[in-house]
Amino acid sequence: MSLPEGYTLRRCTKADYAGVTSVLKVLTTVGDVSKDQFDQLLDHWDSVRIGQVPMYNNSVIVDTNGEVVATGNVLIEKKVIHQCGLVGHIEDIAVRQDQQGKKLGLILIQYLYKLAKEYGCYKVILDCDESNVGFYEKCGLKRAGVEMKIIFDK
Ligand SMILES: CC(=O)SCCNC(=O)CCNC(=O)[C@H](O)C(C)(C)COP(=O)(O)OP(=O)(O)OC[C@H]1O[C@@H](n2cnc3c(N)ncnc32)[C@H](O)[C@@H]1OP(=O)(O)O
Repeated sequence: MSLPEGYTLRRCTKADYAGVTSVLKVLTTVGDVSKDQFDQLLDHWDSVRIGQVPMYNNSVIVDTNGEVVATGNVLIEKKVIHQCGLVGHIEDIAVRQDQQGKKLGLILIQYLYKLAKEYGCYKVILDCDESNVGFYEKCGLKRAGVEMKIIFDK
């Protein structure tokens, strides 16, 4: 599976502010994130490492006009179990509405798997809505466990 001609897949940069904050709106509420806040977040993502491994790996697919059309992250966690093993958490996957159905989501997920493998993760996990189970099964994932949550009042 390859990207459409002229599209690229790379690590997110500060220049992706408008695109990333816009594309994520297909997923959930983004809020009024300023350019300064985004830049500080990128500095944080770029600085946190487990040895040589970047903990945050927010990635983007960019179209022929340089516009962000998809975004997603694999967050690397170092655990005690599995001999202090690394686990990848896939988070915040979003494909721009008019670009859905072109396999961009699948290509992005496969790229995040590749990163996680290269960084030495023994597995990758994620939480999703029931409506997305079919998509993640197409990406090779299998149902495991139950997602639970508690939301705290501000
Ligand atoms: C961990 C998380 O972040 S969960 C949140 C996921 N994100 C969202 O829900 C945001 C809104 N949705 C989206 O951004 C997109 O629709 C995504 C990410 C779910 C899918 O991305 P797309 O680029 O549209 O999917 P893509 O074209 O790669 O589809 C790959 C395969 O999955 C199938 N598929 C896509 N979405 C779904 C779905 N919701 N249910 C079942 N199958 C699906 C496609 O038909 C395709 O199957 P095929 O290979 O047999 O043709």
